[in-house]
Parts: sequence; C-alpha cells; structure tokens
Amino acid sequence: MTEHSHNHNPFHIAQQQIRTCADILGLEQSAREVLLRPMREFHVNFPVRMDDGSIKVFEGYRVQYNDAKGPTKGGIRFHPDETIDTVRALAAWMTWKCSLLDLPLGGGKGGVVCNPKELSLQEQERISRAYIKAIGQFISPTKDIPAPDVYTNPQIMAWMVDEYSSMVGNNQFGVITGKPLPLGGSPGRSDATARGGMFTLREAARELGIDLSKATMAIQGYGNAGCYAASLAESMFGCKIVAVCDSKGAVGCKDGICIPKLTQHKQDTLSVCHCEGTEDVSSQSLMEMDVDILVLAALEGVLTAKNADRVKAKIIVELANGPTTPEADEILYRKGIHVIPDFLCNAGGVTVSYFEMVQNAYMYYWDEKEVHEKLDTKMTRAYHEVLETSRKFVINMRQAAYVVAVERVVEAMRLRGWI
Ligand SMILES: NC(=O)C1=CN([C@@H]2O[C@H](COP(=O)(O)OP(=O)(O)OC[C@H]3O[C@@H](n4cnc5c(N)ncnc54)[C@H](OP(=O)(O)O)[C@@H]3O)[C@@H](O)[C@H]2O)C=CC1
Ligand SMILES: O=C(O)CCC(=O)C(=O)O
Repeated sequence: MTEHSHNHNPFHIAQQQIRTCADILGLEQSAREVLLRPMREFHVNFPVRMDDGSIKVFEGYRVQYNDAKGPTKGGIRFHPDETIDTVRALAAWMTWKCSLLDLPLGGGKGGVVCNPKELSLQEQERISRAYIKAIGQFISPTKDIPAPDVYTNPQIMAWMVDEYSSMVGNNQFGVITGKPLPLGGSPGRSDATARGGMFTLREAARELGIDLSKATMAIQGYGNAGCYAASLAESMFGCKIVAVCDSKGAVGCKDGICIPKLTQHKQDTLSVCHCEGTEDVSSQSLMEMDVDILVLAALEGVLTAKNADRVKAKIIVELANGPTTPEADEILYRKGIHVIPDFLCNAGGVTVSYFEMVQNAYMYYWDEKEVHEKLDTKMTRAYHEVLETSRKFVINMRQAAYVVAVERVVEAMRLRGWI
C-alpha cells in the first residue's frame, strides 16, 4: 500500500501543496521560504536493552515545523518505515491543522523507527522512555507537546509523561496529550479523531443532499481512527459499513458488517480477516467499491494517479494524514468527488488534545458531553470556512483548507516580524 515509499515522498508532496497555496494567495518569496522548511528538527539515536539482554540502537526524530502561532504540537509514530521526510510532512500538516482549527498552537511531529508488533510491552516501555530521554530537553508544556499517532497509544503516553516528569523533577502532565484518564487525559480524546471526522461528514452530507442513514461506507484502516469511525458512523447516522481493511487484509459484507463483532475479532486476533459473517475481499478493491463514503484511516500515499479514477464513492473522509497525492486530488475534483481533506477531517484529535492541555493547566476537568459539544462547534465552523473558501476561489477543498490555514500562519509571522 505504501506506494509513496517508491514513488511519492510525503514531504515533497507537502511542499508542492504549500507552493500551490502560496500561488493562490500571491505570497512573497520570504513567506514561501519560511513555510517550505521545518523550523527545527532533532535526529536522535538511543540504546535500548532488549528482553534477551542485547542492546539495540533505535533511531528517532522530532520535527518542530513552525511555532508562529504557539508551541508546536503533534503525535509520535512508531513505525518500521518511518523516515525524516515522513515526519517533516506530518509536522507541516500539523501546522496547517492547528491553524485551521484556530488553536493557539504550531505544528510538530515525532517518530521512532521500530516495529511495535515485534516488541514486548517491556521493550516498548524502554523505547518510549529512552526516546523521551533523548528529546526531553527540547519539549515542554509551553514548547512542544507530543501525543499518540500510528502504533502509539495512551499507555505509551503514560510512560513518556512519567519519564519526562522524572527528568524535570515534578509531575508535568501537560507535556503530552492523549494520556490515560487517571493521568490527566481528557474525556473524549480516544475517539476524538473519528468523531471530529464524523462532524465534518455530517456537514458534507447535508451540503450534498446525501441521507447518511441510507449510506454505505468502506473503511481503510481499523486502528484508533478507523475503528471508532465505523462505530460512530453507525451509531450517529445509521450508515452501513460494507467493507473494512487493516494491514493484513480486507473483509466485506454487503448487508453491513456487525461492527461490535468485528472490533472484538480484531482485538482477539489482531486482524480483521476471517471475521464471522464477513467474506475476505482484496484491500485494493475496497478503495474502488461502489459505496457512498470511503474513509481513509491508515497511512499516506494510498490514493494516487493510478487508482483515483476508479474511486466510486461520493465523499472521501480523510482521517489519515496525507492519503491522497496532488495528482489524485485533481482527478477526484474533476470527477466531482467531495474530499474532506486530512488536516480538516482528522483535526478532532489535536482539538481534544488542546482541550486536554487546557484542562491540565487549570487542573479542572470537563465531562465528555462538554468535550463533544466544543469539538462539534470547532469542527463545524472549520468545515464551513473551508467550504466557503473553496467556493469563493473555485478551488478544491484541500486547497481551500490551505488558504484558510496558511493565511493565519503568515499573519502571525508578519506580526512577529519574521517576514
Ligand atoms: N490517533 C490520532 O489521534 C490521529 C491519527 N491520525 C492519522 O490517522 C491515521 C491512522 O492512525 P491511527 O488510527 O491513530 O493509528 P493506529 O495505529 O491506531 O491504526 C492504524 C491502522 O492502519 C492500518 N494499516 C497500516 N498499514 C496498512 C496498510 N498497508 N493497509 C491497510 N491498513 C493499514 C493498521 O493495520 P494493523 O492494525 O493491521 O496494523 C491499523 O488498523 C494515520 O494517518 C494517523 O496519522 C490523524 C489525526 C489524529
Ligand atoms: O493530538 C495531537 O496532538 C496530534 C495528533 C496527531 O498527531 C495528528 O493530528 O496527526
């Protein structure tokens, strides 16, 4: 699936998107140069003792892309194919995401090259602690605030916040978000990425006159974003989920997959394949199925010039970061497919992370209902700002999201005297 590793460098794509936006906005050279480069990046190598007693050196990154609007913020990914350019792209997208949602934050991202599926829990803990030890002096609750991303989770955040707290000598829960609830996590953070995406889907369906209670949906990726998307699409709107895939394969059922059963099966077997009541289908065919809604909730670079023309969905819900290449974007726009672009669609995660930071700072916690309402307000406002901008400039939704987000970052840079 990761075609980008052969043909598409995510950071080159992110830069191409920035250039297109700079052209639309008519930005001067100095602004372009700042926007096109990460402000600061750290490349660390750290030793970890493995369960068999050997020492292995792991490679990690943290990129602080742009902090014009506030401290940098963004997740940490554990993945065997992680590269500095993937992290740079993800950090750039975080910058536009935080700006689009009008959060007082900049963008950052981190990654460790490792395969958690081959590591024991104890090894994962030692890697998490060693990574934080390596980058700890460069992060803080007011400087750079990590969170979970692919193959990291609240337990990993708990080890990391504990390690950072040991380094500085007192509890600093606000340095990391996506924590478990007893350690200052926010109600509503676990499903926030998917829930935020569902709020934007609701608005898109209204605009397009699609009745979601009769809509069919296919979902690529069945982790945090994809699994909650399935259950929320069903419970909030009554959508029928007809196909789902993860890294091991895809399953389908034209009458609708039983989502609680699939989620249990995934937990038990670590795969969606061979779930009772479904039949195995090909992962590639899932992207091209005749469904109303296609949810992309895995990795970047999956919709390209090679397959975009075969997509039949009316709406694409980009919960993943960077799933669509610029060439694919053009094809989808021409076909009239409504793409809810990544850094709008998946911004629910960082928005509730920001709510978590606020709650940590005040040491006063909200209930889940309040989090959901505040998230709905922010996501709905951002969706309509992007939609109006796309109509005003006659550009696609991604370009419109860039226009709204980049204008705000540029304004902050100007006010600060950077450009
Ligand atoms: N978590 C968050 O708060 C946010 C996440 N995102 C983005 O959402 C996307 C998913 O992240 P998240 O759900 O958190 O990560 P998870 O690690 O929880 O889940 C990732 C899912 O993607 C699947 N996957 C990996 N490789 C492939 C592949 N080749 N084909 C099909 N599926 C694959 C995994 O399969 P398997 O289970 O078999 O490994 C897993 O189901 C990422 O792009 C991430 O950056 C964006 C905003 C916030
Ligand atoms: O919650 C956060 O701070 C960031 C989540 C993230 O990594 C993302 O939105 O891609």
